[in-house]
Amino acid sequence: MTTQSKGTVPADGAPPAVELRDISKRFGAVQANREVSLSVRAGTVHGLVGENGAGKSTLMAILYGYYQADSGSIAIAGRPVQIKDSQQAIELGIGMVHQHFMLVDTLSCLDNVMLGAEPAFFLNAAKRKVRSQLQALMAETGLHVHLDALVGELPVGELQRLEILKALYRGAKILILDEPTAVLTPQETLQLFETLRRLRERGTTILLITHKLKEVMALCDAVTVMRAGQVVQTKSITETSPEDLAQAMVGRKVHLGRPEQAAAHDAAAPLRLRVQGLSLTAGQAVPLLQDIGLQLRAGEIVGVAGVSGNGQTELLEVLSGMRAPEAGQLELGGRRFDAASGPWLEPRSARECRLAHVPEDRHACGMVMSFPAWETAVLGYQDLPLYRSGPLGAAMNHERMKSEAAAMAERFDVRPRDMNIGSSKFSGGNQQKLVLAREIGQAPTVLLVGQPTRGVDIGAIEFIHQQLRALRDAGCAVLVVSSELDEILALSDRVIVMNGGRITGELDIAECTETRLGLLMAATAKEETNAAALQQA
Ligand SMILES: Nc1ncnc2c1ncn2[C@@H]1O[C@H](COP(=O)(O)OP(=O)(O)OP(=O)(O)O)[C@@H](O)[C@H]1O
Repeated sequence: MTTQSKGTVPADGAPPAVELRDISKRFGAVQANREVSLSVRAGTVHGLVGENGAGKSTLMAILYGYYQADSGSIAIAGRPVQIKDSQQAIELGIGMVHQHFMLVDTLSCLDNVMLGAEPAFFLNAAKRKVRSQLQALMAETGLHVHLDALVGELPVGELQRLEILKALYRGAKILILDEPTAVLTPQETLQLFETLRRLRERGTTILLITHKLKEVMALCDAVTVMRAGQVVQTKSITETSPEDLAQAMVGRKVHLGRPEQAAAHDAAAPLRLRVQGLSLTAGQAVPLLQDIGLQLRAGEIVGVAGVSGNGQTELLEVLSGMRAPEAGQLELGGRRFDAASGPWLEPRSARECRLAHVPEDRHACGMVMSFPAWETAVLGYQDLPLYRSGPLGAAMNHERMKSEAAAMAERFDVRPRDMNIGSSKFSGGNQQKLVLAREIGQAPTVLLVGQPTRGVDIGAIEFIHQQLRALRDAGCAVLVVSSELDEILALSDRVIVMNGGRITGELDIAECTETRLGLLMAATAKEETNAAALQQA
């Protein structure tokens, strides 16, 4: 297969499963897609990569009938079609699994599949029929879900399997997945890949939007790179490499590893944050946090490694004042908080202590989607003198807020720059840059960051890592929680590992290898065995 300048892969006789030709789409001043052509062979996995805001989601939303293209044409299996809405897309055998699931929490998995697809979904006979069809589909594809469980009680990996199952049940032969691994643990990711390979074997065509180039190399047959709304290249996977893709996406070489010049570690640097005996049970049978002790010093980045769901989220919540523990003491910014004897830290007092927090879930906790971007850019900091005006600072200074937001957008390359646009209209990566810009902006002495680069493109990952290092070099203590081991290794000066709500190990970066971290991440009852293995690793 040869390199294509446009988005076409040579035909092998059969018509392509999907053929998009010269698709253009504009939102106001933003040209989201510009004469995009893309051809996807049936029964293959086709990757779609590109910087945040490159136009990938828009293109797939057009294929799924969610948006109408301003111009251009679509053919499915060689037949020209008009896709006016997602119902029509489903009828054409197109299914889409969004980044944010479209499920009803209070219904069972079975009811969620039937909702909207089966007119008689409330009848027992219909339920029996659908259940047996789903069971057959699960056996065939390996997509196991608990059909009677309530959606609200299931982990994200299972919800994603349910979404795929739902699409297949409705007859999807073409499956669009928008950043499916962004919310998955490494184990769930492996499981998903197994499933996708099985689906490809049974002839399903898969379109995969992702920022993770390793995943593209592991799974895809071909990959298209988009930049600024246009297709830059489409190549067979055997003709490309992560470096080639990175360069095509960003238009320059990208360095993602650890800088060769590591920061000098100063064990005597001032202490910025100390916690001891931190425990959180919150009525659960198994404690969420158990006797956590941790210190953060000025000028260091401490990485928290671990399989998601082992207390990292709760640790950030407790340290940022979003949640009070049942036991523990915290020293921060010259103040002391004791869970047993007084009120715990609150987000407002955390900011007074110059602790900033970039939450893991930016949609739920980092921004208000219905607010314009300039409001998101000051959220939580609106009471700073900087943002007040009038006698005793009684009024909010909107002009100042807008000009600061514009400066943040410029500094963090948030695209588009127009901060009057609604926060929800920005692509995921640009939303993340905006939240980071806000939190870093007030020169914190402690920064807590959850999943700093989730959903962020590689150019922006490089930029965000540089920003976090610069903050560290300016004397800030940074705590980074990330489910990406590569990220932990690239950023941290010291790594702590969490498992089952406890800290199971701590390593200086010089002692860190993936094997050692992996052993500590698995360390529970077998700690002694693991400790012995660790000596040899
Ligand atoms: N409904 C909308 N209204 C206005 N602008 C929009 C809308 N949807 C997308 N955009 C803009 O169109 C451009 C392309 O966005 P799109 O979400 O397609 O990018 P993407 O490549 O999927 O990005 P990411 O990787 O961050 O998800 C961006 O500049 C975005 O802000």
